[in-house]
Amino acid sequence: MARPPTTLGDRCLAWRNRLVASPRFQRWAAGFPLTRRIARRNTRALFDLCAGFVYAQVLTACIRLDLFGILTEGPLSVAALALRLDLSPDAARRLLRGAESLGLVRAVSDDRFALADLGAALVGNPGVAAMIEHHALLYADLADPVALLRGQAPPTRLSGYWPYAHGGAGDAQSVAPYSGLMGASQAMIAEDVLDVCDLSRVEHLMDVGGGEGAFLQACARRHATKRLTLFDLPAVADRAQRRLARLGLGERITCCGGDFHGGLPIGADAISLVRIVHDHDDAPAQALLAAAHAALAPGGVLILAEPMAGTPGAEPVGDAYFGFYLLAMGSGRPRRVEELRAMLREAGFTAVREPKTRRPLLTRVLIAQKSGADL
Ligand SMILES: CC(C)=CCC/C(C)=C/CC/C(C)=C/C=C/C(C)=C/C=C/C=C(C)/C=C/C=C(C)/C=C/C=C(C)/C=C/CC(C)(C)O
Ligand SMILES: C[S@@+](CC[C@H](N)C(=O)[O-])C[C@H]1O[C@@H](n2cnc3c(N)ncnc32)[C@H](O)[C@@H]1O
Repeated sequence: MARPPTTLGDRCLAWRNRLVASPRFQRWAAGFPLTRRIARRNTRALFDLCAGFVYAQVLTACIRLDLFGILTEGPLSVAALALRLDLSPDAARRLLRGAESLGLVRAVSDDRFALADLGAALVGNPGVAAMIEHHALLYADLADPVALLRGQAPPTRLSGYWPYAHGGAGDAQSVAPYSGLMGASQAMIAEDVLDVCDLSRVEHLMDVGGGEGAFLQACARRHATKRLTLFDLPAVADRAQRRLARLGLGERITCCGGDFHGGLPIGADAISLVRIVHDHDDAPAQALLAAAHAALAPGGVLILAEPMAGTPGAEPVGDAYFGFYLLAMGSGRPRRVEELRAMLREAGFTAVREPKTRRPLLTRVLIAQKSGADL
């Protein structure tokens, strides 16, 4: 049984919560001029929490039917859209009205629809569309969230999707889906990270867990950094090598296969870990940071970039979305900046700073320095 509240603060909080829970108070507050706005906002907020899955599925239908791609040609009538989407006119109108209510499309007349800001933003972000499709696996895994929290759920789909989450190196076939997804969604992140990292004096950058090389490709476009090395599991490094060679970057970027739990090649004066640390539980994550510290040249820098917990204005992205995503995957957790700073210090880094990224919801950046000659 719960213990009775002890402090005055606890008692006030318990009284307040009883009041807010009371249906009579809720009805009164929804009518009283001074509380009406708060009551309506809370009703809407709670409804949105209940309906999140439904909204997400309206979005999934739009993506699967390429509604936003079709509307880039300009506004279209419901009849024309119904034909293009292979839906009945009634179903097309239902989808369009749903999408309109979510800010994805807008009605330019009773019968014609155009892209709205959110739909237009999605057209320019194919990585988000890939994530929306990918969510089918996540939502299936979250069907019984309590079993998942208790560790009583059957093996999850995400644990099969990410073989390394359970110590597997993966083969060419099993790493392909996640490497493709990461490559597609890296575009949203790389430029925001590079905007806040001055690599002008870096001689050799090694991107650890570099996937198919999208981050280093963006580096190569911006900087004349002399050496670029991608380090990833052998099957992923092979994919990267072939892909980068096709893009004519085979000479610029060296791909190196290995397991970072066994240490890292030494000598780079900058190491990047982009969307890597949050994948790992505390002990292996700490060991990885120590391995990066050991591998860096004196005075070298570590760039740690990923979405972080407790980001102001984006709190649910870290703690709810990535918290439960990584739970379903079976490894790692989103961390707060202060936790990561402490881990970096523990790994031996001295100065740690956080330059502000453009869209901290998508990624934040910590830059940590290994002591030695300044870069
Ligand atoms: C003057 C005019 C024309 C207009 C004025 C109005 C105005 C200023 C409009 C602004 C329009 C605009 C610029 C909109 C931009 C919108 C953007 C950029 C939206 C971006 C959205 C990004 C989203 C939704 C990202 C979603 C990312 C997800 C779901 C990522 C999931 C990542 C996973 C699962 C990673 C897994 C890796 C692992 C395993 C955790 O390591
Ligand atoms: C979430 S992905 C991020 C990929 C890329 N940095 C990005 O942001 O698009 C994690 C990457 O770490 C790699 N990885 C996981 N465990 C690894 C290990 N033990 N050694 C080397 N790479 C590993 C994976 O193969 C994958 O490419």
